[in-house]
Amino acid sequence: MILVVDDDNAIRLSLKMLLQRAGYEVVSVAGPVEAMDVVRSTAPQLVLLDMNFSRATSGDEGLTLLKQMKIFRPDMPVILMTAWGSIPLAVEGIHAGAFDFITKPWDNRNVLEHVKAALDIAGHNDGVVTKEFDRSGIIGDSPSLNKVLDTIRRVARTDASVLIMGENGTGKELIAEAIHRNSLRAGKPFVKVNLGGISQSLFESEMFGHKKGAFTGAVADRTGRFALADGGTIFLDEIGDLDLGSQVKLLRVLQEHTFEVLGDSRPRKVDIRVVCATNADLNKMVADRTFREDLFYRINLITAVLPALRERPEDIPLLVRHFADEYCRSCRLPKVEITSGAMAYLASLPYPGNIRELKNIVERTLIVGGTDVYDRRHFEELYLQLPHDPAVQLQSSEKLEDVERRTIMNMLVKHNYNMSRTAAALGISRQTLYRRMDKFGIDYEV
Ligand SMILES: Nc1ncnc2c1ncn2[C@@H]1O[C@H](COP(=O)(O)OP(=O)(O)OP(=O)(O)O)[C@@H](O)[C@H]1O
Repeated sequence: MILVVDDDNAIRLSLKMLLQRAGYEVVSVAGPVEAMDVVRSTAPQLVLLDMNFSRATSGDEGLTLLKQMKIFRPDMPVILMTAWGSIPLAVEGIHAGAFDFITKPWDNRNVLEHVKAALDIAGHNDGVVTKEFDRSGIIGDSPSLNKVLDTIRRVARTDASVLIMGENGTGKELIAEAIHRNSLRAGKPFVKVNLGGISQSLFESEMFGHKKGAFTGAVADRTGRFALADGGTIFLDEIGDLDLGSQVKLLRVLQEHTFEVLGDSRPRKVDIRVVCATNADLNKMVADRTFREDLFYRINLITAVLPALRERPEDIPLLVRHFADEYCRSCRLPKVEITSGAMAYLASLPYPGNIRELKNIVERTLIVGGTDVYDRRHFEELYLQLPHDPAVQLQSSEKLEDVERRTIMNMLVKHNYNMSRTAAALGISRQTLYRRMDKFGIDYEV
């Protein structure tokens, strides 16, 4: 089947007729979204792709679409259709993996020759080598999660930039790590930068580094994040929080693969793969002009959208089991049982904080519970005591440790600092209790 992508209705129709008369099966679509749907679901033998969609005359959109197609179907030939005067764009397309290009208006015989040549050559390439994909630590088997994993499995070994979208706590960082782990850069650094935590004034020194004396307060040389990530992957979390000034600076590095350390004007080369994450609606931000369109295209060759936990309740029991087992392992406790009633209850909660919130609930309940079998009542008692403001839920690590420390203290006081009885009441071994007390700096005796 041949796929024709053009936003001009008349062109779609005449190409379709031409190709059908020549005996080919043809599907035609008007835009990038529909085109990718067809490419992902049915693997066309060939694509005829218009490069000049009316919305973005620069050709960026057509080029992006071409690159996306090549990632999903590296062996599928794509013939570009360009208007006269946009030959440089076609050349860029060839560099990005297009088979060939034809210029509009075309000569019918010429089009058919191109099509035949592309199909003949592609016929000699059979399939793609599928590599094993390491998804370790990513729990869940819902169709929506599997779709994300399928996407990143395909893109991991390329250098394509990936934008991971999703609410807080849905596992964006985990996915970014999996992309790196499964890439050819796996042995090189994975550097995470939380752009939400970097002020506009510190952006350059943080990302590019500085020389001693470059500005007041620069008391020593500092290596920037780009240099640290050289050869590997840089993960830019909360990319939607980046102000417009810093966006320009980031774009320059991504386009030119060079940057300058503050206080040293020599440009330095850098080889990085970029993975970004956001919980903001970047499409809307582009429309509102608070996020640069050119940067958006740079970071977003491939988008992976992580579903909220409430949209994949079938993953909840698997996650609960995983977090409970992980907790028991870390405390060297035997595995605990979680009843089906408890699972049903946990599957019914709203989870504004997504997987991070679920993990929190499971761990807290096990810390406080100190039993072998957990049913609905255990989780319900604890859940009802929790503050249900998602902002509070997200501060997981400190809060969890606070609860743990307080629980241990309470039990020690209650059992008069008798270690055996306190450990038994907490459902942990004496050694674990000692370790926890050391960790929290709690004295053995008072
Ligand atoms: N599919 C999963 N399987 C197991 N654990 C998961 C899964 N998804 C997320 N987690 C766990 O949930 C917590 C939150 O995940 P992560 O930090 O990746 O989310 P995030 O979307 O990057 O959050 P934020 O937007 O707040 O930065 C982590 O402890 C992570 O290990």
